[in-house]
Amino acid sequence: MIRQQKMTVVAQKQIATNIFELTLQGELVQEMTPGQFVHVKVSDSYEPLLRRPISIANIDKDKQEFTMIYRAEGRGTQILSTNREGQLVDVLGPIGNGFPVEEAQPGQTALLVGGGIGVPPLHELSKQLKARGVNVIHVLGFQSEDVCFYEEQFSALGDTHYATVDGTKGTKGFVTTVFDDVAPQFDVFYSCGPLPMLRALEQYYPDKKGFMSFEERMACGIGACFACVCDTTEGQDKAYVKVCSDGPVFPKGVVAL
Ligand SMILES: Cc1cc2nc3c(=O)[nH]c(=O)nc-3n(C[C@H](O)[C@H](O)[C@H](O)COP(=O)(O)OP(=O)(O)OC[C@H]3O[C@@H](n4cnc5c(N)ncnc54)[C@H](O)[C@@H]3O)c2cc1C
Ligand code: FES
Repeated sequence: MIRQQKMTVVAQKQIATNIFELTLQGELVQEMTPGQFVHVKVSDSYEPLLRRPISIANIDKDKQEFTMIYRAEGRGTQILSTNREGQLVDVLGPIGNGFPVEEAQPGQTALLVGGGIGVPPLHELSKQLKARGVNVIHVLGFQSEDVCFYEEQFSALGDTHYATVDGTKGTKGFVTTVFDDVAPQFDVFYSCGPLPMLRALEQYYPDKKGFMSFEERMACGIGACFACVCDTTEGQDKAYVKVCSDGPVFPKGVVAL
């Protein structure tokens, strides 16, 4: 159930250039699953009015804490980055349908593919897959080394390969360059990132079972405003889906890319 709660800042730190890790505490955490997101009101005033959707990167139900990792880019996320320990943040969530962890069976291998600010939700997903006995391979794409994060955390969970556009970390190029070089063997893929990356992934592995999380621009975040609508492919039950309430995760082939 989606709820609104003022959650307490446990920690906020910068972990890469313009990239922040924010840990919040509150009861909402009990209902979170990997791939879901929260809709954050970044200020008490009416400016900026719209909440910002941010993925859930780490869940700790024992401590009632979750972590998000975000790029402080525009006005809203820059305000969010000024929050300090003990302050309260207005959070709506958890929202959407997350990654179906049960689609990878124990003993199978899952390929997790992320690009830029699409990488954070893959961390909690990877943790839960590993806990289930699934082997995990990560292929992570960034612009450059200075915006990479969670290298140690991903390496501790499984093989991790990097692609950077400028070649400062891992393979020079895109995640597909890593597919060419490494040719990972896997049973199911999970991914989150920019549309060109999702499109390339779908074309690269047409016969594989896969799930994709979309980061469409949003307004209400709860299925009421149509800001996040995407067309579906031919033959689907609906002509369009709302990424916030029907997604953000969809099986490969549902959303027209
Ligand atoms: C389901 C989902 C999960 C996301 N998870 C993360 C995450 O874990 N980490 C992270 O850094 N970013 C994530 N994003 C993208 C993040 O929401 C935007 O970067 C952020 O809203 C931009 O706000 P701003 O204040 O920096 O920019 P502004 O330019 O001030 O934003 C203006 C408006 O545009 C919207 N907007 C701008 N860029 C985007 C975008 N790329 N996607 C959606 N809305 C946008 C904002 O919500 C806001 O309404 C996610 C987006 C979605 C939809
Ligand atoms: S953001 Fe309003 S319907 Fe999805």
